[in-house]
Amino acid sequence: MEKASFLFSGIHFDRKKFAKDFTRFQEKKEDKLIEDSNFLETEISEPGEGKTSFKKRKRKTLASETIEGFTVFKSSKSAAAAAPPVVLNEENDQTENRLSKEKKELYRQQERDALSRKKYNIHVSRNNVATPLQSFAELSSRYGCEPYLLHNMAKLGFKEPTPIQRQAIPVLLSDQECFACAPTGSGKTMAFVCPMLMKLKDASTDGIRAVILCPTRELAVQTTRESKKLAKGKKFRIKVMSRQLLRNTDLSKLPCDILISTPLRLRLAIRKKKLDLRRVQYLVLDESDKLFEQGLLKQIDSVVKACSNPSIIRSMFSATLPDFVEELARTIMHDAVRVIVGRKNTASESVKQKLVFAGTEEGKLIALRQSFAE
Ligand SMILES: Nc1ncnc2c1ncn2[C@@H]1O[C@H](COP(=O)(O)OP(=O)(O)OP(=O)(O)O)[C@@H](O)[C@H]1O
Repeated sequence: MEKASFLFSGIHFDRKKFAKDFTRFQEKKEDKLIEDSNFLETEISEPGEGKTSFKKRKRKTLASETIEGFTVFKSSKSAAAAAPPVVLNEENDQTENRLSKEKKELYRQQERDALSRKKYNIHVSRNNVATPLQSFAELSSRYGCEPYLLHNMAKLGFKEPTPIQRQAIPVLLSDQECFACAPTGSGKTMAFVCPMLMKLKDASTDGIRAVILCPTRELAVQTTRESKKLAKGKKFRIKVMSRQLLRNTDLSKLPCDILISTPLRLRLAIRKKKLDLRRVQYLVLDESDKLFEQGLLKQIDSVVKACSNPSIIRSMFSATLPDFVEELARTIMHDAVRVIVGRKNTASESVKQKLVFAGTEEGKLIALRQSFAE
């Protein structure tokens, strides 16, 4: 099961593309081999779902996926349906002429937001989520972003925000917790580092104010590097929890604004080296699907507990959002906005998919071997 979730993590089989083959396959239902074989279902199932049948998957999707973006305003009628209940009642009770200017503007804004989300394939889990960014310039006009950050982005060649950045950045800047899911390589790092730098404003000697947890040391080093590039021109102290740092006897006065670490090292630092995380204002769990899969729950739990600031903003970012991760996320963040770009369990649009009729278990192995050889 574990292995399967690693292998298939994030891959969703494109049933539309292979619809013709699927029909042919179903026509031969009486064929015992096909009836008995579950290989097809196993191949297309998402992580953690095991051998769910097509029918079951379809029902589940209908029942559970009430993401705003999926039913985004297709007509003005559905636009009204998507508005929050309070606004709806008001609309029923009053004629449009009596609606105040602000309310009309709110409707328009919600409609613009929904269209923008539709355009970028962004899905959010509820109403009244911060307006997606149209450009990086809005970071300055809407949120007072300092020029150094925009300058650094421009230097890095970032011309416009990626879909996850369009939505996750405003959510975090509005002090809402979020768990975000977007394909690999879609700019998630910048989606959480940018609002973090904006909120921290300047370097301070108040102790650690932000923590980023990564599943591996390599990723922690890479995230540190990316963060430093974005913070250039400011005196932020951005540190990775290295073995050398861990050797220090007392970390209670570590001069650091943003600390990036794996859960294991951070837990060690908290327990043995008196690392103080009580002032942490931002906690990010990067690649949270992998963090939770690796059985690091105990370590994550102790880090979450050590970050005891009541006004902390937590967020999770990953390429896939299996149900078990979402359930765990909900135990940490009760009121978080869910932001999904594309489909929630699609790791990358660029993953090539192929449907092979194998028939028997043995045939499956042969087909697999052939695939690898190719
Ligand atoms: N707005 C942008 N425009 C152009 N390039 C960007 C933008 N934001 C980030 N990038 C670049 O895209 C690349 C991938 O970004 P990043 O590593 O953050 O993706 P990711 O979603 O975190 O991927 P992974 O799931 O592998 O961690 C990086 O080289 C980054 O510098």
